[in-house]
Amino acid sequence: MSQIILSINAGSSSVKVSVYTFSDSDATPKSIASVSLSGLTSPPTKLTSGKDTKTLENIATPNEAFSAILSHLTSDSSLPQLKDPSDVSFACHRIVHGGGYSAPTRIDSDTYYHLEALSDLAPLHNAGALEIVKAVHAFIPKCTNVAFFDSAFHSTIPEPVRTYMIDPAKAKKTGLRKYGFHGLSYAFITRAVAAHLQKPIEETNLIALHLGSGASCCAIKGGKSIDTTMGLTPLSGLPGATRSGDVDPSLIFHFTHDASKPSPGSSEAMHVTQAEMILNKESGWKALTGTTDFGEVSKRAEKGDESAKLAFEVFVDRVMGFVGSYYVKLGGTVDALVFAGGIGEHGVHFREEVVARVGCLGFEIDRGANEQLQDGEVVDIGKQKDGDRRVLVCQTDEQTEMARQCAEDADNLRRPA
Ligand SMILES: Nc1ncnc2c1ncn2[C@@H]1O[C@H](COP(=O)(O)OP(=O)(O)O)[C@@H](O)[C@H]1O
Ligand SMILES: CC(=O)OP(=O)(O)O
Ligand SMILES: [Mg+2]
Repeated sequence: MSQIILSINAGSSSVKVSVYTFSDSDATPKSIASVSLSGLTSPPTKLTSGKDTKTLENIATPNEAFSAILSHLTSDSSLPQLKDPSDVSFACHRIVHGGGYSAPTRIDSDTYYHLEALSDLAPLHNAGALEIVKAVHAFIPKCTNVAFFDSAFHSTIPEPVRTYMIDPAKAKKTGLRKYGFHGLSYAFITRAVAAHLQKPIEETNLIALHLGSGASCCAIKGGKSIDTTMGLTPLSGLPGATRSGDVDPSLIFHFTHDASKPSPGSSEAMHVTQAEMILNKESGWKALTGTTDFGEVSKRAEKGDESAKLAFEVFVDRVMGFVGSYYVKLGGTVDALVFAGGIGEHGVHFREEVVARVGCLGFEIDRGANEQLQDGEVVDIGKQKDGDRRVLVCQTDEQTEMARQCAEDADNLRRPA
């Protein structure tokens, strides 16, 4: 019998929901609809479904966003498989911080409280997703909720790489170590690129870049993460739209003397300090240029705007540094450098600049292929079309990755622990 999966990706300012069907005889999920709701933090909110976009009033919380998306989906006459919320069998939730969890986990009341406790480590990233778990429980009480963790893919990072040089007793008690994120995207990239290269996943070595409003780099050896740039939270490593990325940890105390005080946006349920707010929400290329849109930064930089040129160059510099570092960590055996995420998939000039800077490692761009991307999940944009040191663009998709993992393990996930 055909079953329905809702894959839910709750970001800080948007909620994306994709709908899939799968059956016992065919466990490969088929995408049948995709809806996103953006502008949660800067109204008006817009609901986009296929090529249509409409403006919605009075939507400010993830709960309201999910309710609007669900009523849009159930009233869509071109979607007869989903007429009523009770048609949904599984709701997959992207949870950014999964602490020690290394696999998808059915959410029952015990796991829910555990996830809430984890949110203390990443309040800016987990709180929205948890609100949606509650909303699904209220609107679709019979469906199975499954948590997919962005940190799970990185559970293979070796101890010396994930350890911070701080008091080990304190680190262990409080869970202070590198976790890493964007793991659903890296799992998708690893599988799709290995298939493109026609190599077994276990023999595939990659330097993968997930560059969106949050950006990270991952060293993948034999299909497994051996290092990534984000750490205890998604703040470290590369800068992002509003995130500083790596800075000297003492910088914040020079920036503000109130670093440890609660930020004005803090609430009973979400404790966020001024330091976290400044480095996560008021930094990045937004701080340098005033825009969160890297496409805009890139355009302005090409026209000679000084602050945009600087932001563009800072980002290229940081990416180049990690590519070099991960090339060494992979012992120079690298099948491909992979670009993904909004900037990786659309930033033509950015890709060209990065590849030029790491040219000494043997990567070389094919300008025509880079400017006119061919259709496909994974495409070559390097001069090298076989062998190693290829340069690829991968259209990554976190919702599809959750649906794939869910369908593959549906029987186990359905069963209460
Ligand atoms: N043509 C472009 N050149 C460079 N960056 C782009 C381009 N188009 C979109 N982007 C950037 O992609 C980013 C969003 O990436 P995405 O992975 O979709 O975001 P999120 O991290 O919110 O999921 C934005 O910063 C956007 O500006
Ligand atoms: C983990 C993370 O930074 O996610 P996003 O890029 O979606 O903000
Ligand atoms: Mg993203």
